Amino acid sequence: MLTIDQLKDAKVEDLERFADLIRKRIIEVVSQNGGHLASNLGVVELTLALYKVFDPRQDVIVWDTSHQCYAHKLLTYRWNEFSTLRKFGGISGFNTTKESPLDRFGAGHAGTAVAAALGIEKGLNLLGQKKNVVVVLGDGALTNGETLESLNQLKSLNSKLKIVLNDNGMSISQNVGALSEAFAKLRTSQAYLTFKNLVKKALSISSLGKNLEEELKRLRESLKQFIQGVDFFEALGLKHIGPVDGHDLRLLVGIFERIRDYDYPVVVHVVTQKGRGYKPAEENCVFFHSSPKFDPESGEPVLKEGWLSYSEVFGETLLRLAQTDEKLFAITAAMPDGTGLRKFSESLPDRFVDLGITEQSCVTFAAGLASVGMRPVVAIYSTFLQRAYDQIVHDVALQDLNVIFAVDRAGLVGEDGPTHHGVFDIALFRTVPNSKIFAPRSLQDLVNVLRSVVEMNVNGTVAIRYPKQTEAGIFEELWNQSKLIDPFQWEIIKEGKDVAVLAVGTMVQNVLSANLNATVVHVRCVKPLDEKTLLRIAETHESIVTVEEGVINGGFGESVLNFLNDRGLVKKVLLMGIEDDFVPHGSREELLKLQKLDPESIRDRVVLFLRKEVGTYGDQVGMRRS
Ligand SMILES: Cc1ncc(C[n+]2csc(CCOP(=O)(O)OP(=O)(O)O)c2C)c(N)n1
Ligand SMILES: CC(=O)[C@@H](O)[C@H](O)COP(=O)(O)O
Ligand SMILES: [Mg+2]
Repeated sequence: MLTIDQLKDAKVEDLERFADLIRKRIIEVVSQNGGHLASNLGVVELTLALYKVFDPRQDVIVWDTSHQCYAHKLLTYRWNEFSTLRKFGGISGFNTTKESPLDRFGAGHAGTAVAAALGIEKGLNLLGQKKNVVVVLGDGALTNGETLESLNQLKSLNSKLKIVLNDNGMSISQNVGALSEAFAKLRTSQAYLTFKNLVKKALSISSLGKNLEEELKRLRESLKQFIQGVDFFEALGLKHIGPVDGHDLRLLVGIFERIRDYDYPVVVHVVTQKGRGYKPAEENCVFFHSSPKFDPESGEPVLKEGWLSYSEVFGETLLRLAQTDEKLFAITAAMPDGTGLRKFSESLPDRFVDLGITEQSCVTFAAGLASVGMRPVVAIYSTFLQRAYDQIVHDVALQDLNVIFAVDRAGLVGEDGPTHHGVFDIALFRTVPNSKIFAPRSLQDLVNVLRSVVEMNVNGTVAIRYPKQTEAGIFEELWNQSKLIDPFQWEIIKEGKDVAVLAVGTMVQNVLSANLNATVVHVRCVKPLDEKTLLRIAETHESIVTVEEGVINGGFGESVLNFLNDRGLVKKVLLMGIEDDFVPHGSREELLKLQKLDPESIRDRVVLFLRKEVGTYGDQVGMRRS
C-alpha cells in the first residue's frame, strides 16, 4: 500500500520502487477486472513526479478523459479498494467527484480538461483562492476541437495553467493528423535525444539558481536547426518545455519543481510509452488500451472463441457492401478497432478516414461527402455521438443529405459506466426531423438491416443502433444467409393474449426469455413507427408494454403513447427503459437487472402491471418505480 503522504516524505531515489509497486498493482487488478491498462502503465512516473511536486489535496489536477487515472487513484487513498475497479459498487475506471473529492473533475469523454481547468482557475481567482491548476492531456485529446478551442483562450484569459502534454504517439490506435506528425518527427529526431541529455545538464545548472526555462529556451534556440519544432504552442502564447523523457523521475521532478511557481501558462511536453513496463502491453498497446481480463503471466486475454461482436459484424458487412458499391465511405473518430473498421481501412484505404477525436467534424465531413453524392457511413459510439447533435441536425438533416450513422455501443456498456452508456441516442435521433432509427435484434438482423438500408437506398438521416455485445456466430454464414427485408416493418415474433410487448433491438431476447403469455413484437424500426402494425396491435390488445435499452424520456415508448393518444385509443401502457437517472458501472447483466430490464424483472413487472388497474400515465410512472 502506498499513499500520497509516503510520496511526500520520500526521496527521489525511492520513486522508482514506488513506480514498480504501482505497476504491479495495476497489472494485478486489471488482469482480473479488465480496464485501460496501456495508458495507465504509461503515466506511472509522470503521476509520481507530478504528485511529489504538486499536491492533489491542495492544487487542482485535471486529468483529460481520465482513463489514465489509476496511479492517481492508488496514491489518493484507494489502494485496497482498487481491487474493485470497474466492478458494480466498486471503484470507477474514471475520475468522478462522486467517488472522491480528489477526483477534481469527472470525465470519460476526451477533450474537456483544458476548458474545465480554465473555468476552475477563473472561479478560484474570483473566490480569492490561490491554487495551482494543472492539466494532464494526452496527445490524442490534444487534437480534439474542444481542447484546441480552449488552448486558443489561455492567453486572453491571463491563465497560468500548467499543462502536462503526455505524448505517447498514440490515441487508442496510432494518433492521426498534422500535429501528431509534427510531434512524431520531434520525438524521433536526433535533436530530441541530444536535448534529453542537455536538459539533464540544465537541471544541474539551474539548481545553482538560474532559471530553468531560460536555459531550456537557450538550449532549444541552439538546437533549432535540428528541431522541426512545434511552434504551435508559442503561437498560442504558451511557454513550452520539452520534449522530455516522461519515464525519467528525477528529470520530471526537477522540471515540475521549477514550473510550480511560474506565473504564466506553460506546456511540459513529456514523451511516454504506452504499456510501459509490461511487455505484452508495450508490444500491443492498441489491444491493451481497453483490455479484457488476461493472464498476467503470459498476457493472454480471456476471450470467448467463436463469438462475434456487433462491431465486427458491422465492419465486415460494410466492407462486403462497399466492395460492390463505390459510393460507400467509412468514417471513424479515433476508433478504427473499436468500431470494427480496421479491416475496411486496410482493404479500402481510399474510402476510409480516421479523423481523430473529432466527432463533430466527422459528421460534417460526412455531410460534405454526401453533398457530392457519396454514401458516408459514420461509425461512432452512441455516447460520443452526443457531441455531434447540432451537426446531425444542421449539417445532415436540414440539408436533406444521406448519411448512415452506425451507432455502436448503444445501450448499457457495462464497466465503463455512466460516461459511456449509450442510452440517449434514441431520444436524440427521434427529435431530428425525418430521421430513421433501426434497432436490429441479432447479428443476423444487423447484417440484414445494413444490407437493406444500403441496397434499397433508404435515404436521409439513418441511424442503426447496436450494443456492446458478442454472440456466437460465423460471419461468412451470416452473410450467406442474409436477405433484403423491409427494415421499416415490425416483426410479430409471437402471438399471445391480453398484452402486447413492443421490444426494441436487444430487448427482444430478454422479453422472449421472460416467457410471458404475450404478443411479442420486434420493433426493428423505432422511427418512423410501423403504424399499420401498431394499430392492429392496439385493436387486439388491452394493454401494451414497451421495452427499450435507452432513456424513457424522449424514447420509443413515448412515441407509442403519443400515437395512441392522437388517435384517442385509450390503452393501459407501461413504458420500460432507463429511468431518469445516470446508471453506474458494473457488468451489463448487473446493470440490466438494476434497471429491471432483465428477463425476470420484465416478467415480474408485466405480471404486476396486468394485475393492477392502471389507467393514467402518472400511475404508470409510479408503477415503474415500484
Ligand atoms: C469524445 C471522445 N471520443 C472518443 C473517446 C474514446 N477514447 C478514449 S481514450 C482515447 C484515446 C486518447 O488518446 P490520448 O489522449 O493520447 O490518451 P492515451 O490513451 O494515449 O494516454 C479515445 C479515442 C473518448 N473517450 N471521448
Ligand atoms: C476511455 C474510452 O473512452 C475508451 O477507451 C473506451 O473505454 C473504449 O471502450 P470499448 O472497450 O467499449 O471499446
Ligand atoms: Mg496518447
